[in-house]
Amino acid sequence: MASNDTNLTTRPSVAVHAPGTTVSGADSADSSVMQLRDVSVYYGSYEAVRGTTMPIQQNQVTAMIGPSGCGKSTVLRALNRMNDPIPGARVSGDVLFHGQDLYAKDIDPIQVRRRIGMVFQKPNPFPKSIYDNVAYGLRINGIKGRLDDHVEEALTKAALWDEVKDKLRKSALALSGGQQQRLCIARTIAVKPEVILMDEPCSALDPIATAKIEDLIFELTNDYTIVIVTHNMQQAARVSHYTAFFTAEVDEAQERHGRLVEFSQTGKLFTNPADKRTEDYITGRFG
Ligand SMILES: Nc1ncnc2c1ncn2[C@@H]1O[C@H](COP(=O)(O)OP(=O)(O)OP(=O)(O)O)[C@@H](O)[C@H]1O
Repeated sequence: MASNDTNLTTRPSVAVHAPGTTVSGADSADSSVMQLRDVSVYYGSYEAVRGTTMPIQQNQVTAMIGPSGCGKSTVLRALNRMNDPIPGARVSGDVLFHGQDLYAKDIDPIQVRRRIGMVFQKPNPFPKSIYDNVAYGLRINGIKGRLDDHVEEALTKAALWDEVKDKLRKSALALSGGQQQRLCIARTIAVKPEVILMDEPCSALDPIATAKIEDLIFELTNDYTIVIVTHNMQQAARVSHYTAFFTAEVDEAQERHGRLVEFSQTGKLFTNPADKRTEDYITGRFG
């Protein structure tokens, strides 16, 4: 794998001010860490998502909502090149991170995924100790300094330290589902990403564990930018600052394509949506 010399390996210390987005309802005072510009994602010849343009604002939570199959996960995975290993998967348009095209030839996808981490639907800890789960990414990324301190810091930020500090050498698989998900968040945080992508992180959890993760998501925005896919509109309303509503349009050939309908501040999208399709969806008339 070719390494790269881009600023993907250094964490900028200041907010990047990008030009305003063309998406209706977005803020004019834009402070985005990422920008999608006319992004389409294909699986072979099938265009799963068409022409998505939206910003991802720094230190904010952006939720992606919409009916099943509208392309939320596809867009989420395009943000850190997680679709790359899928045969035939292809992205057109620009996915910009601090203004840099993540799909440019000289960009190392491994570095992209380090700076833009991912937490999955089902907690997926390694069959290793709690400590080794968190230390894993640090070791393979050659992160220097005291490993113990980094592990403690990541577990603290993931609101898990107090529950596990006396059993760090025990198997991660012995933790509850909610604890496992917070461990996966700690594992992601440990390598110091800037953006954390979450694909329905609470869908396998009970309401109490879900509430803990939602509180944590809010806390994490002190240090990170978060993009979350959720089926749960209440969850999007509770945890996010911005919401993107996607739907699936059917074309003349009866093929479905995901489309971004509306991107806006969450409060506005849920109380005063600009598009009738958004209104129908959030009021339960569709989807
Ligand atoms: N690996 C793949 N190969 C081919 N088509 C795919 C692949 N992954 C997703 N798709 C298709 O792309 C479209 C968008 O799927 P995606 O999973 O992104 O939607 P979603 O909105 O996240 O759905 P859900 O809410 O059900 O998870 C769907 O038509 C799906 O069948």
